[in-house]
Amino acid sequence: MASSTLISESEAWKNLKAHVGDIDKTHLRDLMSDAARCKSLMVEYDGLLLDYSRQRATLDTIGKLFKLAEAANLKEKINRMFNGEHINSTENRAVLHVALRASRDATIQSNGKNVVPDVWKVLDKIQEFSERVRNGSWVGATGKPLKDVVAIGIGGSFLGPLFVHTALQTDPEAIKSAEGRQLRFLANVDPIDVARNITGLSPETTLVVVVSKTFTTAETMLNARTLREWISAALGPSAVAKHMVAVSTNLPLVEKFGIDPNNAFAFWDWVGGRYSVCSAVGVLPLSLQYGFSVVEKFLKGASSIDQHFYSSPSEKNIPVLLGLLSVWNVSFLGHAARAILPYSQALEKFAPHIQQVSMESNGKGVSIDGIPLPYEAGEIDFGEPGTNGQHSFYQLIHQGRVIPCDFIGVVKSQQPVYLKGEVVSNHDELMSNFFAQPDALAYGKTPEQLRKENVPEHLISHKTFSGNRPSLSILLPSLNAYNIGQLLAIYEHRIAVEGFIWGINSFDQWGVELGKSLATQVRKQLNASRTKGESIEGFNHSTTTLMKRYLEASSDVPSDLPTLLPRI
Ligand SMILES: O=P(O)(O)OC[C@H]1O[C@H](O)[C@H](O)[C@@H](O)[C@@H]1O
Repeated sequence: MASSTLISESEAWKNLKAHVGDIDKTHLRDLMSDAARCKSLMVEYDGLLLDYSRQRATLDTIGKLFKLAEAANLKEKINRMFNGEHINSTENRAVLHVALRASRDATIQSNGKNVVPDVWKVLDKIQEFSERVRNGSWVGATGKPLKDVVAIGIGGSFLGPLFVHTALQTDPEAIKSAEGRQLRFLANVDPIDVARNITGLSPETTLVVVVSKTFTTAETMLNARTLREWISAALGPSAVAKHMVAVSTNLPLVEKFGIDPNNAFAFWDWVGGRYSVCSAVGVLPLSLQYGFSVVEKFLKGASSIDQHFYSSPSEKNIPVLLGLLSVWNVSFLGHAARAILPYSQALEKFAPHIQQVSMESNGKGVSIDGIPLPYEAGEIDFGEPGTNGQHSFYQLIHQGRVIPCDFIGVVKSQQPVYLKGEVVSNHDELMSNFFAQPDALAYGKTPEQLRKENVPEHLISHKTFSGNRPSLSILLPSLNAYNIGQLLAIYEHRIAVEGFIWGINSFDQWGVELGKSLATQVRKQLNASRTKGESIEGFNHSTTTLMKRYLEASSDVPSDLPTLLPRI
């Protein structure tokens, strides 16, 4: 297929469109009774099990999806990614986050150069630095060891590291290595987030890591200046060298900010922000908290999935299967949303991270060649850990709109509890729900079943569950650093597969620019109005009214920032 042709013009796409009518005649209740089908719709790899038998799909559907993958040149696109070609064409960049977790002896080329040695140079530097901080040989300005870390960053410089940190926090090995240490994340420019994050910390024992790919993000830079002020006010300006380090691709700006370039940890333009958790963006703060050896296991887990993604045939390829099923659900069955439902509290920040990876990657309206898409692409991702979500939004998923669900379960709990006299362990109780919910969605409950249970006639329609609601289940053997890396990479690649099929550029994010530039105009106006009393010009009636109200009612806000922050 020529690159400027839309995938919707392919025979494979049209065949799938026509096939929707066949699937509409089926019900998951019947599909699930076909044991051979169910057996075929399961894949295992490296301790993981994917069960996609509860998708509204037959073996014929899957075959047609593989044909779609061929029509979209999926394999070729995956190869181009791994080969370092500039597949992010609107920014003329390679997309090589897989190189961030490649083994030391691997070769991955970008612009004719093997990037793996550069990756390991930074990883070695992180290992060395984090060990010095952790063992107390790197001390703060007053000679005290730095036991607490505040990582400042937003978007891709925040969500991935927060997800991994939250997932590791209750892992026994990680707990041991984090003893006596704290890791916090300051993301929002809302000064409340500053206040929350420095409460209980002393500048004397705190290391601030400024994480920004561009080192120009307004929120991150203001937060960085705020914490620089917090450190300087307490310990003098020279303390900044000992208490602030940076992660960025823009080392000149790091230096300009006043951070010693020796204390800067680099990454590269071929790492997209939302794909950067395996670069110094995640590895530095996480190594400071848990030690490099724990974080290395996380990288190895991700690398295992990279190899699987690169070399497994489609029928056995977990990210490929997941990506194709997402395309099926979104573009053919018309399900715009996807719920990410980990039955693990440790994964509470997984859905927010995937929300950015998925929605910023695939929330596009034109093809990679700039042609408006005549079909739906992108997914609305949301989610909460089970069972909490069950007591919140599952009502809509069971009886309201159809939302394909990802159920993610863990065999061995990080924190097992089994009380004497209880029927099951606490983890079994949690997992009972993980096993039950997909069937409740698939099978539903018919009026006939309800009548047999003597449900009064006026309640029959209210208590009926239509069923036929798709889900898939991913079972992880445990939730250690390695498994967390696996899970991350599965979703990263799944999202890339979706974009490759839809024929979009999943690696740019022009849609975030307009709001940023409008905020610049507002910032200028706020400054002019506050400092020179200038009237509001150039905004519409709505914005002018709102800004006027805001300026008038907040004219007495004190400007002496440090006194507003909580006293330590
Ligand atoms: O890492 P930074 O350059 O500070 O960027 C932080 C974030 O801001 C941008 O607006 C992008 O939408 C994100 O993809 C990015 O992760």
